[in-house]
Amino acid sequence: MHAITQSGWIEVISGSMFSGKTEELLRRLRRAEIAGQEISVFKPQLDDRYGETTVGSHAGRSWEASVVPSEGEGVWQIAEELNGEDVVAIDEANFFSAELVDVCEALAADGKRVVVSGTDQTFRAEPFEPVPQLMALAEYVDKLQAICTICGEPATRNQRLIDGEPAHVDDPTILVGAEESYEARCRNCHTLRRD
Ligand SMILES: Nc1ncnc2c1ncn2[C@@H]1O[C@H](COP(=O)(O)OP(=O)(O)O)[C@@H](O)[C@H]1O
Ligand SMILES: Cc1cn([C@H]2C[C@H](O)[C@@H](COP(=O)(O)O)O2)c(=O)[nH]c1=O
Ligand SMILES: [Zn+2]
Repeated sequence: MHAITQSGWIEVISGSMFSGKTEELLRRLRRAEIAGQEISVFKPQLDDRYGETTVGSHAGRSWEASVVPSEGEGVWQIAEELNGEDVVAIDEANFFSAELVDVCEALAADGKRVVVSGTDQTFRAEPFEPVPQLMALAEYVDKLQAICTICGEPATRNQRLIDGEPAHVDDPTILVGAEESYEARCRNCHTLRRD
């Protein structure tokens, strides 16, 4: 996928929830493993859906990961924990603070292949930093679509549902969850409460 060069690079896998970001990340890691490359996988402390130390997809596949702080200087733990690995994978990038951008840039400058996965929009359909910033800086970006749960068209948005009703625009940005709180929706079917 990448010409052999001295430098590393950043790959971002983004899109709505349920679009297959984690499955795609795990597919790339399996291929890197077959190629005999050393891999380190990281996830933020905030995301506790699949147990402490695994990156898991909605379809049930998983990979062992190190759990690192999601904010401030603690994010540099990703770089500090490395021991000569070729490939660094980071899942749920949307839960990290802006420091993740500097960490990914430093790793790529140090010759690493950095594979980052995270949703690019909040439930308000606004940019979910730092993912959009990483998409701008990356060498490779894949934006995946799920299937809209209402109309069956490609879904680019994250519908948050609280007790089955659309979330309010003023609700907090962070709410860890899956099917119980979120649906994949297209632009036309995505809604927000504003009353
Ligand atoms: N609305 C949907 N559209 C597409 N896939 C869905 C949907 N709801 C559940 N899935 C399941 O989710 C899987 C993708 O899971 P995952 O890789 O964890 O997605 P992401 O990391 O993007 O949230 C699909 O292969 C499918 O089995
Ligand atoms: C839209 C949105 C999502 N989240 C949370 C919900 C999940 O825990 C993750 C996304 O997981 P996935 O692997 O992409 O399925 O992010 C949030 O906290 N706030 C939001 O607005
Ligand atoms: Zn739709």
